[in-house]
Amino acid sequence: MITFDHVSLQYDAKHTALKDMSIHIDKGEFVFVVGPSGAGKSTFVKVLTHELVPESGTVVVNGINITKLKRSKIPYYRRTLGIVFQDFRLLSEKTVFDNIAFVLRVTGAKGREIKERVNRVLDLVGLRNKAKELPSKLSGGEQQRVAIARALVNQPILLIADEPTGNLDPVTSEEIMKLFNEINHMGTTIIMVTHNKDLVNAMHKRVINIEDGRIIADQEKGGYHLHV
Ligand SMILES: Nc1ncnc2c1ncn2[C@@H]1O[C@H](COP(=O)(O)OP(=O)(O)OP(=O)(O)O)[C@@H](O)[C@H]1O
Repeated sequence: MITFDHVSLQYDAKHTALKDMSIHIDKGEFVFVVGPSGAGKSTFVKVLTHELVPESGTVVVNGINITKLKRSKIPYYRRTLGIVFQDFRLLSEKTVFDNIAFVLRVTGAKGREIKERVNRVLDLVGLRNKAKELPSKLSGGEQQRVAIARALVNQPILLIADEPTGNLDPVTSEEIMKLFNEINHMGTTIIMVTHNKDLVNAMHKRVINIEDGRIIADQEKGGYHLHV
């Protein structure tokens, strides 16, 4: 599903963010990526989303070598991913429904199909009753659920979440994590960057530990252990 083969990425002479990184992640896995600040976690995500292209090595996602992706193919590649951020990134002037429908309209989907698909993901995240609200009327946890629904509406093969519980209280974070777990059980591969030690320890999933641009630990059913 995802293979990094000897991937290195340097921002400038002083900052090498990924150093000869090799890793394989199978379809259907749920993987936490942990590590101290500045370790290279966001850079790892940006390589996956093709915001950054490494100098050396190859990255293959779902059979596509994204280090060799033609510019014209990038939007199609991105549509196979769902991405969730710490700060939700919802459009404040659009309703919950339209925030999700927006990504379908861009791809030319028609009214009836849009309605069906948006309602399906709203049911999944438990927010059908909030479809007509603006994001500002929702709690942080609800806004993150909308962002997750938006990430799922194109039926991505891979869901990437960069610190998705960073702005949420512990109880809400736990609920959001349960939702990710359900999504994973339905077959979507999930890669989640997080500093949330308690959640990582509670979930017993694979944990990839990055430090100084390298993978220093990779454990099945692992816990959150940073080397200090
Ligand atoms: N645009 C940039 N230009 C130069 N160096 C950068 C840039 N972005 C990140 N870096 C450097 O690359 C390294 C990895 O950064 P990255 O953002 O991937 O870390 P991170 O593990 O996501 O950190 P955090 O947990 O704080 O978000 C750091 O040394 C950082 O200073």
